[in-house]
Amino acid sequence: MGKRKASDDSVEPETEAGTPESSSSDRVEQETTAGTAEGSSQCEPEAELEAVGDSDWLSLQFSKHTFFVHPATGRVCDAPDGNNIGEFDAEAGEVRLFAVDVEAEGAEALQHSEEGAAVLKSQPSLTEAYAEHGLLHLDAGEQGSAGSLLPEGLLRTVRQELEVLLAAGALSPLHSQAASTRSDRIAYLRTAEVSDQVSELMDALPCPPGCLQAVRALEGLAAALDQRLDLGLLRPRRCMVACYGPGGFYVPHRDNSFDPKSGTWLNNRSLTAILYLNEGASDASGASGAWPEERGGCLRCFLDASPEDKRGASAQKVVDIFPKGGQLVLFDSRRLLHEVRPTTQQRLALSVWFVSAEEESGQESAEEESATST
Ligand SMILES: O=C(O)CCC(=O)C(=O)O
Ligand SMILES: [Fe+2]
Repeated sequence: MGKRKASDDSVEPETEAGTPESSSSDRVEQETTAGTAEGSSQCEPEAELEAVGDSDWLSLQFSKHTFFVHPATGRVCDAPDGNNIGEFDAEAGEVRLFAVDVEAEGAEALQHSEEGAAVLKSQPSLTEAYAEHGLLHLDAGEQGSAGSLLPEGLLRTVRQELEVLLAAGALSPLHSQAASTRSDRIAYLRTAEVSDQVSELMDALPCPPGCLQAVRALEGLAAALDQRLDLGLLRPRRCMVACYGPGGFYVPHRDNSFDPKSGTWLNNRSLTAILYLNEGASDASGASGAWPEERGGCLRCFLDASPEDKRGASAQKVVDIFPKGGQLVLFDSRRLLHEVRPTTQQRLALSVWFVSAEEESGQESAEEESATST
């Protein structure tokens, strides 16, 4: 009851047709090239299988990774007789790797920061808003808000780093959702050391220094929130940068949700933090008007929508947050239904998902279960 499922699929999106898109597969193949960090395709059949000595194990070379397959039992391990990391479907001739919740795996304690604590201290209403509605929004450049959390010039640096990644073709549309669900291009950036083999599969890119500094600032704010509300947050090993081109959108979804069928959460995400990086961010403290509303592209938040509502019709209030550079949004990954409205211009953001690894209590799980049954 309430056991979390290890899954790299992160959201509970709904397709345009209103059918929840499957994100609940226990087994996914995680592609290993930069372009497909969150892919869920199968191992290419032409990957080379080779006998390992005179044992019953075959080694499988796939991209830069080596797996060990035991055809008689269907086991796929990180070494002959090692840890199970997948299964071999002899009939289909496919190797399927077990999904890993890469944000939760190896997550560490959050680091506190004076800046994060000062921001929440100076604006207690932010903590109250999060506790009440699961949404905290720090406007860009205002006294005691995002401006005091992010050192001057940092937004410009982060945006430049992202533009370099974009120009290098490092962002890819090959996340695990369909094009009818979301149309951004993304890359994952490693924000902590990754040592074990399964994590290696997530293939996040090295995090440029400005992005890392911004992530640390978000961590400091998350830590301050955690201290006040006891959210049990951990710091994940990666962040995501995303670029929505003109026409880009992401349909209403939650970043985590309870799957009544399996009795598990889809992932370990607990708190979503997004920093917008759009042009104008570093203009004289990110003055208003840097993202005119006619551009579209807002983050639409459906406050207090009922857990089974996947469209937002039951929302008590709808809040649109325009992605002016330097805006910071933190929300409850399990609770807040949100969408990215179609944008007319390129829209850049950096996101971090803070995980919490604790098991749910039976009570909470039961409530979620009944609430999300469809
Ligand atoms: O960029 C945004 O405003 C939100 C994106 C989002 O919802 C997501 O990546 O899950
Ligand atoms: Fe989201």
